[in-house]
Amino acid sequence: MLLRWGQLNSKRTAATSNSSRLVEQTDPPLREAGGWNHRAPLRLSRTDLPTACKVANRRYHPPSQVFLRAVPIAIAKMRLIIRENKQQTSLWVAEYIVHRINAFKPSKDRPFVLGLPTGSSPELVYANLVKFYKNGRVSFKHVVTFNMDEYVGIPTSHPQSYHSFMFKHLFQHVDIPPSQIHIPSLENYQQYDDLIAKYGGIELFLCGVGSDGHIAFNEPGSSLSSKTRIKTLTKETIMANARFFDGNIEAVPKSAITVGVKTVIDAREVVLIADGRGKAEAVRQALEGSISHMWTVTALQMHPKFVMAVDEAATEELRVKTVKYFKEIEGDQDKPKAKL
Ligand SMILES: N[C@@H]1[C@@H](O)[C@H](O)[C@@H](COP(=O)(O)O)O[C@@H]1O
Repeated sequence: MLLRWGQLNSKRTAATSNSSRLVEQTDPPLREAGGWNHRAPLRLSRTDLPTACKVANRRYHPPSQVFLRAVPIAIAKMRLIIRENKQQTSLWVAEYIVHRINAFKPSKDRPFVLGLPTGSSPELVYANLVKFYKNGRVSFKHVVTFNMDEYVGIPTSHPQSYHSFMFKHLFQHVDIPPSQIHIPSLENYQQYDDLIAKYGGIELFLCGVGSDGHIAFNEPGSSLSSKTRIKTLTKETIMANARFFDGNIEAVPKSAITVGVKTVIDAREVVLIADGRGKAEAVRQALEGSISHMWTVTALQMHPKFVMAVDEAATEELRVKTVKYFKEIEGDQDKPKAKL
């Protein structure tokens, strides 16, 4: 059921009156409200529901409890941030994450839930986050993380496991309590999406992208409504990742556990970082291509809050018109804070 939130004549309208909201009924299943804030799924009481149904011209079926999910559509937008090189792009993304965490004012009861990738794309972002933590600009004490993927077939202690990567580049240098770190594994992957939901969903999902347009390990052909599961890797991905295994294709695991495309889209914000000529076609597909499961990154076009941060080289396949348009939009916001 889709409703304009503003159409609902309810006290809650005042609480969310800053923007009109698209309200989607998600009943069944009935879900726990614990930890949700006003930007997350919203619970309507039984007394609200008949009005909601009337406005939506839908028949009212009294349930025991109904939850409505509110998405702020008035602020829906896609951003393309272009910086000269990888260093500057990574700095922008790290600044943005720090800004988002601090603006959220996370606490023990209301942590900031952050989705994280591995790969060469986010390495410098993590280096900057560590620097900002050491300078006292950000704390990860009330941040809960969910990594997007992990290889199957190598132990977590393997130097190329995503587990090792995350500790080496971020976790061991910051104040995040180990209990707040989540990395998919054979043991937890079937409950992974439920666990994310228990924390109220992911506030910001940072992503990289493969040169064939895959996000996490959602290889071409993956369902755009997929959730966390085991995937067989494509030859291209195995070859691309052989560089982390001394160029030995045989040493690269052939499958991985990955969050689904839907797991990523369900985050309240997605920030994608890409650099270099090798990502230019994926960036083009993400921005100018049609939504297709053959380029899973294109699913992000449907996201109400999607930011792509790329370097100049990664824009090489985009139309001049597209680059100009986004540069103009971002150029309007000259103040450093507004740029965030
Ligand atoms: N599963 C990872 C992705 O999460 C990552 O985005 C992609 C690109 O990696 P890189 O940033 O090293 O180019 O590679 C792997 O397949």
